[in-house]
Amino acid sequence: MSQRDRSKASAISPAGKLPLVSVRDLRKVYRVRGDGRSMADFVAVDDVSFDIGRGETFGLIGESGSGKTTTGRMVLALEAATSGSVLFDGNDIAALSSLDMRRYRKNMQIVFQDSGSAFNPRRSVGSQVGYALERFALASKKDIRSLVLEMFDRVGMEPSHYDRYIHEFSGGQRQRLGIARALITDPDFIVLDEPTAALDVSVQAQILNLLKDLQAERGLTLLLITHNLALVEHMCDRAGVLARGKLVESGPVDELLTDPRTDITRTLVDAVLEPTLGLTR
Ligand SMILES: Nc1ncnc2c1ncn2[C@@H]1O[C@H](COP(=O)(O)OP(=O)(O)OP(=O)(O)O)[C@@H](O)[C@H]1O
Repeated sequence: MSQRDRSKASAISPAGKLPLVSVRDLRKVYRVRGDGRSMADFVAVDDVSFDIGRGETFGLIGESGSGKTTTGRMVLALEAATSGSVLFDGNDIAALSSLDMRRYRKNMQIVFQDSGSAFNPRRSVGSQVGYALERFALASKKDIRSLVLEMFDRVGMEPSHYDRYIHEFSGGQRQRLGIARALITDPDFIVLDEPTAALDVSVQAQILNLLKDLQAERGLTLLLITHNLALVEHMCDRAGVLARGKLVESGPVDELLTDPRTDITRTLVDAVLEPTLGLTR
């Protein structure tokens, strides 16, 4: 089996078990300005395939510009693929009716590197965490506050924080608020795009441990996008390595760490050999 075939085979679940998320030959081509004034095609994501089983955490790792975020955005239907498909629970998301797309949007969420920037600075954080309950008609107006406060409690925020504004919080608290907002619709699937990259090391560990606990409680399926293999080691069951848009290697995290098959993965492994986050597995 060639390196590419082996990578492809280990990224895909064993036959007979329906993954929650199935990415097949996903490709994104941008028209960019090339040499001189002419336009040229730039392949940002190049025929990427992987599966994420229910309750599993799949890591997508690679250097800056390797196509991680673009892949995540296509999985969330925030960006259209040039070709290939994303199946959620067996359904091609490109073929969903607008009603089913609404259900899909309720069922999948994203937590960004800087959750604070996704909050409106002029509205209370509590009302914004609860907004999706209103948008998807999941709770009556009178119940929203108490549901948000329950979620605040779960992510380690105080009731008195409800009426405050985003600039009043630290980086770690902003990530807790971002997580609260992502979880309020009780989704099955969350994309974590560098969720701790902007935090101090000790706060990183708290946020990652919170995410792990929430995953265990709720059976969440996670796609973790990061350039940091230490995070993948702590969080993920399997992972894929992206380089210049291609999935060059994938498999169980233990195997990637102990028996990397490409120089790209080896470089990522070497970068985390020194002790990092002080995390427990
Ligand atoms: N809208 C766009 N138009 C043209 N090129 C784009 C666009 N969006 C992304 N790219 C390019 O596609 C490539 C992949 O970008 P992407 O953001 O997916 O990488 P990444 O691995 O997430 O990087 P980082 O870790 O720095 O966020 C990059 O070369 C980027 O410049």
